[in-house]
Amino acid sequence: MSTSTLPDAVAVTGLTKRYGRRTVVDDVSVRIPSGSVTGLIGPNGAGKTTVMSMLLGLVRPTSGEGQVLGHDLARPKAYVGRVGALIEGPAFHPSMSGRANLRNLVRLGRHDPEQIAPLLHLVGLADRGDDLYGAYSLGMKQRLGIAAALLGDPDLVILDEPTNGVDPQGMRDIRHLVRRIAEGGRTVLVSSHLLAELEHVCDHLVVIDRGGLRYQGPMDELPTGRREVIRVAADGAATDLHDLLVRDGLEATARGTVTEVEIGEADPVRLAARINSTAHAAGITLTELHHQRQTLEDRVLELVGNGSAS
Ligand SMILES: Nc1ncnc2c1ncn2[C@@H]1O[C@H](COP(=O)(O)OP(=O)(O)OP(=O)(O)O)[C@@H](O)[C@H]1O
Repeated sequence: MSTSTLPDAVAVTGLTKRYGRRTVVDDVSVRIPSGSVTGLIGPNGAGKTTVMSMLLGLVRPTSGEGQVLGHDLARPKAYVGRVGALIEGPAFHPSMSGRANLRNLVRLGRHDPEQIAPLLHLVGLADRGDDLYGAYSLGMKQRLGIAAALLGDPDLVILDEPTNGVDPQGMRDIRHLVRRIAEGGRTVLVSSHLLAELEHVCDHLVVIDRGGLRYQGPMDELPTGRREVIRVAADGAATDLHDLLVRDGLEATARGTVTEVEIGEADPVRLAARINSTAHAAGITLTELHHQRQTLEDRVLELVGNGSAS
């Protein structure tokens, strides 16, 4: 979890990438606290892979500066050995087993072969390590990719859309895995186009859209833009209910058969009780009365303007 005493794992300013006249990452400044699980959220084409690739030294920034694991972003060779990554899907040999694929990477990276068994165990492939990679489900392939990213025991792990295309059970497995990877103080940067996929995994959030930064900060400080309301309905008496609540001095808006009452600064529980007793006194029986909170996903959709950039 976040430890404020350590320097940030990533601190970059003005990160920009242009391809020709097209700016795909535009003046993005981000900090990723050491030990955090940071979600990089944005719709398709927002620039997530490009940001990650620049941090990994795979794509050269057009401009921008900063540090990754205390080293200059402009000199990735100094730090990439301490960064593990799964980016744009894992690339393994389909006719070799998962274990044999990892062995290859161990040889190439001169890592300790003793890591293979514990890593297969960590990613839930202990029993399937000797099956051919080509026979793995998408979730298993992603998990093997995560095991590969962990070879060499990196301090920073960058995972680009690890849950993309994976079924709900597979997503749950990957979410648990991400949490476990972060145990013991590692920093994890994980991207997704859906916050809901990462909401319960991340403690820090970076939201980008069309190449620009929309939010960064602790998950629980994501700004609330939209109002919260109490939704009320009364079968066959929608207009009467709405008019009654307006007469009672409430800020009520009719939405089809439902009336939404602004909560504002009021206590939602007391307001709900007041609505209930007002309706009851007027002989109207409520068929729905609930406090509608904005989900984190709603908040992010507001930040990114509800749109895909691709
Ligand atoms: N090598 C390249 N040359 C030109 N344009 C590129 C290149 N790489 C990426 N882009 C463009 O940059 C934009 C951002 O792409 P990027 O892959 O970083 O987005 P993303 O948020 O990861 O999207 P997705 O969720 O679809 O993977 C896209 O419009 C993409 O077409």
